Order: sequence, then structure tokens, then C-alpha cells
Amino acid sequence: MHVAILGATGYSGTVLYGLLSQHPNVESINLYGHEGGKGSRFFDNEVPAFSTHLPILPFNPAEIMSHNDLLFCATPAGVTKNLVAPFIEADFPVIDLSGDFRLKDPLIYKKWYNKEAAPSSLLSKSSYGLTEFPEKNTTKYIANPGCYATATLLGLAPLAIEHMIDPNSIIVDAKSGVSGAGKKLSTTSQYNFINENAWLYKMNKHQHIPEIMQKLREWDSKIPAIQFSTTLIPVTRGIMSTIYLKPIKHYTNDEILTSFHKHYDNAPFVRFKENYLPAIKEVTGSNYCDIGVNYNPVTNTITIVSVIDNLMKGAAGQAVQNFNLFWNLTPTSGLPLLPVFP
Ligand SMILES: NC(=O)C1=CN([C@@H]2O[C@H](COP(=O)(O)OP(=O)(O)OC[C@H]3O[C@@H](n4cnc5c(N)ncnc54)[C@H](OP(=O)(O)O)[C@@H]3O)[C@@H](O)[C@H]2O)C=CC1
Ligand SMILES: CC(=O)N[C@@H](CCC(=O)OP(=O)(O)O)C(=O)O
Repeated sequence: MHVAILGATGYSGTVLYGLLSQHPNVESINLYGHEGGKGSRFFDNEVPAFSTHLPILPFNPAEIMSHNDLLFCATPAGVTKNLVAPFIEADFPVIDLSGDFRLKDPLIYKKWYNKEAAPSSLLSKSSYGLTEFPEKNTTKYIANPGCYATATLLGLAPLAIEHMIDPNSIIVDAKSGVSGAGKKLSTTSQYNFINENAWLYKMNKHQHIPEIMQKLREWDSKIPAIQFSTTLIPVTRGIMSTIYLKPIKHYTNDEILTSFHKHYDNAPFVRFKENYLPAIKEVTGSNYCDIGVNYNPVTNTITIVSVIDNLMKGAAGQAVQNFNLFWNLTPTSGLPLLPVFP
């Protein structure tokens, strides 16, 4: 198979390139950059960690479609939607890592992203690719989920699907490593700010809130909202989503564990750890989502801890999982089965 990456010099694009370059079903990878190009660019000049002397070609939909079988977009939200119409119109397969096609309702996108949404005619042709819970009618345009949304939804799914949650009780305290913000330097991603620091940002305004709600309501339409916060922490990679909720009625620890086993025992990239609460480093460099759960009878509270590597399961790894699902390949193809530890 021949695949194209748009935005390969960014963090997610680079990780994606690394995975696809070792994928047994990928014959060639073609890299594309800005429309019109910025002079001649080579991957190894911009990403010295990968000494691959591949040109970064100017973005050109006709050329991409004639030389490739699928396009991955690892471009920012707000940018992707302005580039992909020709692919959708041609029914050419795309896996989009950005947030531009995750939300079905353009008004909700506008509210949370503070940008105009893609036209409804295009939005209706995309499907939300949470790999463990894909949409029934998958389209050729797959919106790869956001990093916080992935960790949080996988943590909530079993209890939500089984209607075991008091609908008004969900509180999520999520933390992310700095690579989640991409390669651009900003005041809050520079070393002097975030080293030995923790910073809660986008309180009640994070764009993954509507993304989580859209899927959560498919599972349990009674859940009206969630309280969700995001904190930047001084690690390079990793998300920890700590979820607190009240059960709708009393459940034993065994009943809670059984609901997670039911949904994840056959999922190759979700490792349900029962009452062990996982740490970020246990998944770094891997496509795993590790989940642990605790029930406190004193406060009648269930705590779920869900950890992922934001650049893997939260972006490039899940994109490769979607690629495997789309072409009906072995689900684990091209994905490392061990984290980088310690
Ligand atoms: N980082 C993460 O953990 C996650 C990221 N994502 C999503 O993945 C996407 C990429 O994120 P990330 O890798 O962090 O971002 P980066 O900022 O690290 O990289 C963005 C890439 O997009 C390219 N790009 C920007 N504008 C254009 C354009 N107009 N035409 C072509 N290429 C363009 C950049 O190229 P250049 O440098 O030449 O401008 C760069 O290669 C985003 O939509 C992000 O939301 C999703 C989940 C997790
Ligand atoms: C640490 C950090 O800044 N993280 C980013 C996550 C961006 C991302 O990947 O989300 P989308 O794909 O939905 O844009 C944030 O919180 O906005």
C-alpha cells in the first residue's frame, strides 16, 4: 500500500511516519507539506531523529490521490478542513488526526473551536474512529479521536454502556504531557514555565468536552454533562485521565470489574488492570490504554484511572489502528507491543 502524510514534520506526523515505516503492509510513504511548498524540503533536515532523506512535496490533492491509496492528515484543526474537500468529494480514504471532523454539529464546532466548521455536506461524510467502539457505518473519512477524549472515553465506556453511572456525577481530572501541544513553542510549553510546574488550562472550555459528550450520549443518553479539566504536567508524553463518578445503585467490586472485562478482554490495545491503578510511564511509547478502577464505599465513589501515550493511542498509534481496521489488516500490524520502560 502507498500512503501519504500531510504534516509529517509535526510531532504526531513524525510518530506516524515512524510507525508506518515499519508497517508490513506499507510499501511507500510520501510526505506532503504546505500548498505551493517553501522551497525544497527534506524530512531528515527537519526531523534529524529520522535520517530518512525523503522530500516533503507541496500539497497537491490530484497528485496525492494518483500516487497513494490513503492520506493521513496530521495538520492543525482549522487548517485540515480547508484542505480536504477534494478527497472527500472523490471518496478517497483519509484518516484525519485533527479535530475538524470529529463533531457532527457545525454549531458546536464553532462554539468550542472558535472557528467556522467544515460544511455540513462534508461533515456528514466523516465517521468518528474511536477504534474500540467504531461507528456502525464507517465512511472513508475517519476522524481520529483527540488524546484526552480517547483516554476519557475508554475509561468511561464500560460503565456508560452498561448504564451503571449516576448521570449527574461524572468529574474528570485529566493531565497531559507537553508534546500534546505540538511542536510550536509557546509561553506555557517552554521549559522555564512547565518544568517543576503544573498548570490547569482551558477550564470548562476544552474542545474535547463536546467530543466526549457526543460519544458518551450514544452510550447513555441520560448523561447531561461532565465536569472536565485539563492540566499540563512536566512530562514529554502521556495523558492520565482520572475519572470520579457515583454508581446509579450499589455494585460490588466484582460487578464493576466484570463490566470492564466484558468490553475489553478482546481489545488488543486496552489493558484492564482491575484494581491496580496504572501510571503514565507504563504505556509510554506504546499504543496501550491502561485502565484501573477503585470503589470507595465510604463516599460511594468509583475512581477510574486511564493512561495513554498522547502521541500513540492519543494520535498516531490510534491512526494506524484505524488504518488496520479500514483495510481489514491484522489489528496490531505496525504497532509496538511493548512500552518504553523505564
Ligand atoms: N500532539 C498530540 O499529542 C496530538 C495531536 N493531535 C492533532 O494532530 C494534529 C497535529 O498535531 P501536532 O503533531 O501536535 O502538531 P504540530 O504543530 O507538531 O505539527 C503540525 C504539522 O502540520 C503542518 N502544517 C501546518 N499548517 C499546514 C498547512 N497549511 N499545510 C500543510 N501542512 C501544515 C506543520 O508543518 P510546518 O511546520 O511546515 O508548518 C507540521 O508538520 C493536530 O490537529 C492536533 O490537534 C491529536 C491528538 C494528539
Ligand atoms: C497539552 C495540550 O495543549 N494539548 C492540546 C491537545 C490538542 C489535541 O491534540 O487536541 P485536538 O486534536 O483536539 O486539537 C490541548 O489541550 O488543546
